[in-house]
Amino acid sequence: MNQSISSVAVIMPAAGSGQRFGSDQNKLFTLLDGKPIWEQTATVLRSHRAVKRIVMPISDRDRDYFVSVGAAAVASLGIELVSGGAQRTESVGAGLNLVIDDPAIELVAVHDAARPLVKPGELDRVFERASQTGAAILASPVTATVKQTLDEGQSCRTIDRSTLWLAQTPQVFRPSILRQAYQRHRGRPATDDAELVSRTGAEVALVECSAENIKITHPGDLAIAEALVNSRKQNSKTTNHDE
Ligand SMILES: Nc1ccn([C@@H]2O[C@H](COP(=O)(O)OP(=O)(O)OP(=O)(O)O)[C@@H](O)[C@H]2O)c(=O)n1
Ligand SMILES: C[C@](O)(CO)[C@H](O)COP(=O)(O)O
Repeated sequence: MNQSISSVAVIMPAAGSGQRFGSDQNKLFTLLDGKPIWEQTATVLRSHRAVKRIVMPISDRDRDYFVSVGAAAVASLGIELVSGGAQRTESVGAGLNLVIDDPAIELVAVHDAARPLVKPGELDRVFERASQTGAAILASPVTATVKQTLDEGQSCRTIDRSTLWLAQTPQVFRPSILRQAYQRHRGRPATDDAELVSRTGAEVALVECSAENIKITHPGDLAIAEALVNSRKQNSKTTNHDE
């Protein structure tokens, strides 16, 4: 990796409601390989030598958990807590306010707390690309045949998948670029930060990553994540699978 990148602040939004997961508490408290999902994610981030700060937006509903059950891990991982909002962009914006004036920070990365399977080598590559271009995100190519219907399934057509990518995180930006995107944001919904940056006219580079960097969204994703963790443990006995 580019050894010149030495100071990345990560905003790790964790203030979601997890409705699609269907649990009665934040899905991020669910155990994956013996640890809550949010803690698994923060552990991968903290292990990267360039990550200097981890700011975690949380909902007011979950604050009691993070200052009691989760407090030891929050402290040992050096996580800074901040109140998130009802929309993901509000949560990220709250985290951004905490790091934007830190002169030591070269890049701001936004990484879903719900993506515990990102690999160290993927962090290297997206940090490096963002340091070159100002804005870069992890993404994986669409490999399925994609149909579009405009009449509720009465008819359909195939979309050319060769131009389609699935946005993942981290999404990494020069601080000034992300600041401008959030200053200009007037509440029009956006499901990721790259979209806000694109709206300012800035270009966002795609860095291809493995489709294993899944977001825990639906209950079935947990079983997939457990299987991936187990398979990585088996493989790491013989090979370095950071890439
Ligand atoms: N208002 C919000 C919404 C989401 N997130 C975080 O952003 C990441 C991606 O969100 P996602 O998992 O897609 O959304 P949830 O709101 O958690 O789930 P759902 O859409 O199913 O309700 C998660 O780590 C989630 O906690 C957040 O910090 N604040
Ligand atoms: C940023 C993001 O991970 C892009 O995939 C985002 O959280 C996606 O949210 P979605 O509503 O599940 O697409």
